[in-house]
Amino acid sequence: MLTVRAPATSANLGSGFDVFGVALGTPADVVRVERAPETTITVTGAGSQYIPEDPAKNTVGAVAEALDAPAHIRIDKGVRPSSGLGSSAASAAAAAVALNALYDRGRSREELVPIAAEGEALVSGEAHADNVAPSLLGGFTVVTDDSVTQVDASVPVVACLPEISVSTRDARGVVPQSATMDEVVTTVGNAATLTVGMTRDDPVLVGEGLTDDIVTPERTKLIDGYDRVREAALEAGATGVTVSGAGPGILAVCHRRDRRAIASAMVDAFDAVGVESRAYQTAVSDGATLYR
Ligand SMILES: Nc1ncnc2c1ncn2[C@@H]1O[C@H](COP(=O)(O)OP(=O)(O)OP(=O)(O)O)[C@@H](O)[C@H]1O
Ligand SMILES: N[C@@H](CCO)C(=O)O
Repeated sequence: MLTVRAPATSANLGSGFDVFGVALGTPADVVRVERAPETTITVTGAGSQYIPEDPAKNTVGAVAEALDAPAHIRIDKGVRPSSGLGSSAASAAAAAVALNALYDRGRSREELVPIAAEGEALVSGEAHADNVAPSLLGGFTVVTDDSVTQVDASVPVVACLPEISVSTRDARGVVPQSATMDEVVTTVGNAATLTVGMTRDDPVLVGEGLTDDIVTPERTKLIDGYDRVREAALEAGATGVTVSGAGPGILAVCHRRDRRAIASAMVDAFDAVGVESRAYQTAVSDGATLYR
């Protein structure tokens, strides 16, 4: 039996819609695999009651199919589904690493990115790789149609997860189909600032670079209390705040010293609008880990 821990991720980071992603230190999914004639799946842990065990409907089933690697697959969910923290991607990334090792397929982590993305195609209709790439590779990743670029980073963050769910499918439905040239120029500037910030592990540049006036304003409407939580995080010292992935998770970038105060301010702000939440005080971290 092989075990893999694959981390939650935060995609988009505001200015990098469908392109940027980071691996988070916590939470994470743990996947265990054993060779078998046919794939079977069991799911336990956070939100497991909402996750299908049918291999044709679970992201790990698509990965087993793509690697031609049937197995008994046990998923222990640390990342709740429909969270904006890359729940479906964490399982897919963990399964890709585990099954690649179990069947000696010899694929590199980079080569596993499109394979794990097959799982994302199953649940959201598109094989976008901006969550699976950081979960596999760690750090900060930039995904385009034909490349994945990774840099190590360890910027401190708080990821606050409210007890509401927003499906990626629904959140993709509100994405505008066009943008003005001014909006594009501003977004390119912010994305470049964020990228430089990641290479320098500079939370101020990363925080500034999160700003996006195209997609994020539409997505925040799906998250009760978003403006209040954002203001509370900024007042507590966050250098920038945005929607995590497709939401409803909210990501605050910060200095390490401010993490605890920001986490508690975000949870209190959600509480003030009647929404329960929990905050992960973490940082941009490593990708999936294989335990033999
Ligand atoms: N192994 C899995 N783990 C989690 N969700 C899964 C898995 N397999 C299938 N699903 C389905 O995927 C959907 C959740 O995926 P979705 O992309 O909406 O959320 P997410 O991965 O938390 O968010 P995001 O991609 O925005 O970070 C749910 O419908 C869930 O049942
Ligand atoms: N880039 C994707 C991430 C969610 O899986 C989105 O925002 O729709």
